[in-house]
Amino acid sequence: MSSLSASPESPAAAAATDPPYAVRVENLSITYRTTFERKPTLKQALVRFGRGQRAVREVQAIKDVSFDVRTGTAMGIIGSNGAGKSTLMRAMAGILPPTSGSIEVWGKASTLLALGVGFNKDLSGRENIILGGLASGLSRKDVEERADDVAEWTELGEFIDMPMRTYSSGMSARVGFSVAVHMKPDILMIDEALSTGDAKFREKANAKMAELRQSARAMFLVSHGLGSIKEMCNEAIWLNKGELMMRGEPDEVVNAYMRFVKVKRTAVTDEDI
Ligand SMILES: Nc1ncnc2c1ncn2[C@@H]1O[C@H](COP(=O)(O)OP(=O)(O)OP(=O)(O)O)[C@@H](O)[C@H]1O
Repeated sequence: MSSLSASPESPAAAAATDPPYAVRVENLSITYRTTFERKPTLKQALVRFGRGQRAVREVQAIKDVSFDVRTGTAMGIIGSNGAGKSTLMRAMAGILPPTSGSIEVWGKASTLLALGVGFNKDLSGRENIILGGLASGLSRKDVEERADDVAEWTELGEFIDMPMRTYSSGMSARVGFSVAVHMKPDILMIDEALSTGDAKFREKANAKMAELRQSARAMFLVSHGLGSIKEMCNEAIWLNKGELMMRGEPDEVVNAYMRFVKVKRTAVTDEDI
């Protein structure tokens, strides 16, 4: 188990009692702090000889969210743009530290999300596969053994040895997805993988995910494709502006979210959806 904050339970205790959990998130809040140069008015610029003013913008992306995920769960995460879905995934993958609260993860999470977080675009797909494997904690020997299979699975042909900056976003997603699913993670995290690749690749990705659901301890799927959430997941959570609105059966949660979006669309503006 890896814990991203002070945790009451030690890994040894967790192993001894073999808890049925894959992930436990408690009172999690994440705030981004971005400093930027405020654009001065002409008068201010003249007074300060053109120097801008540093300003700080805080975005509370996750607000006091708690949930636990039992072993064997395929959890869909839904919500509007900016709801906090990717932030939550990054935090569970250990890429982002909690601002407050805690996350406990039993096992190894796949830290490469489908849209290629962590890729070096100047390196080829194959080189990124090797780096991705090492970053996931595999030994050099394991990575070398698996790299060719992972590369072949992408079906990118000779593109696999070209720099990734020459790839389309769908091609990058294939590499990210292939790495994520081949590194045998205990916790599989897929962010929007299904809406990227083309129809044929999507079918292959779906089959792979169904296979991995059997072996992984848990799976998380972030998608705007509500059909995929219903099809692939046995539970879902809905985030809205960083808050956990609902958790339950995918059908129920998707329907509640769709009702909410519809009401909002007529009552307020499209920006809130
Ligand atoms: N690196 C960052 N720095 C500052 N703010 C950020 C950063 N990443 C995300 N945010 C902000 O945090 C909030 C949540 O963003 P997040 O990407 O988690 O949402 P999302 O639900 O995944 O959205 P989408 O469906 O559009 O991918 C948004 O308000 C966003 O502007």
